[in-house]
Amino acid sequence: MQNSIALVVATRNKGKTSEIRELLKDFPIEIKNLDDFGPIPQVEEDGDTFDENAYKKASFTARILGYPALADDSGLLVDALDGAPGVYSARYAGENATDEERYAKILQEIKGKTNRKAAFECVISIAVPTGPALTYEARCEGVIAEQPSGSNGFGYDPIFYYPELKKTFAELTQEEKNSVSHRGKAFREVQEEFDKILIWIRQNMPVQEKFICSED
Ligand SMILES: O=c1[nH]c(=O)c2ncn([C@@H]3O[C@H](COP(=O)(O)OP(=O)(O)OP(=O)(O)O)[C@@H](O)[C@H]3O)c2[nH]1
Ligand SMILES: [Mg+2]
Repeated sequence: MQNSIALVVATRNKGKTSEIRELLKDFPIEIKNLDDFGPIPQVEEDGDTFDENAYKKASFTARILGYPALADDSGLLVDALDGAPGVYSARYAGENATDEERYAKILQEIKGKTNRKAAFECVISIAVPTGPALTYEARCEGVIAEQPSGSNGFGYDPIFYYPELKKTFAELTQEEKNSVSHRGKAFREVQEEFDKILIWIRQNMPVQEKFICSED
């Protein structure tokens, strides 16, 4: 039997975790969540870009846990709000606000505007404990709906209308969303390069024993 690599998915967002697990399900790796470990400090996401924050989350987690780690930093960019909420998407209506409060704020702010174009962006960083990382990014364009609709997904999905499927992201199944979303597109690139990524991880990991699990 071949040995497989363990990879920690460094996110505390349950909606993302579920999508990422689905997107990685056919990969020959053992996926670990942050919950598989004891409490670890939270990274401050104070970067100005998705790239910076994705790298911070992945490299911090890899360094603390000693495993290769994958992080996703993503967000919604609304044209009429000059690209807001962008990197502040998770805390746009305050640290403890609910998803409903966040998207209600957007709907309120763009009330009456004719340009309702928006996009989701996603940057994936795969890092090893010594610091180097690989980056993948993608974008998905849509428009902000007049009112929320649908109960699937997470975050701003109920107000993100995807014209090609004539539905909001929250009206799509997880499989449908992954087939067109920013996250799905970025993971498709990961998938295409997967053999190279595995070689890169093996070459860059300092202690081989810790992250290689034997399959039986
Ligand atoms: O409707 C949505 N559908 C999506 O597909 C999506 N992807 C990202 N987002 C929003 O952007 C924030 C990311 O911020 P973020 O990357 O810092 O993640 P997070 O703080 O939620 O978790 P973590 O991964 O940092 O632990 C999230 O909280 C959401 O508000 C999405 N909203
Ligand atoms: Mg975050």
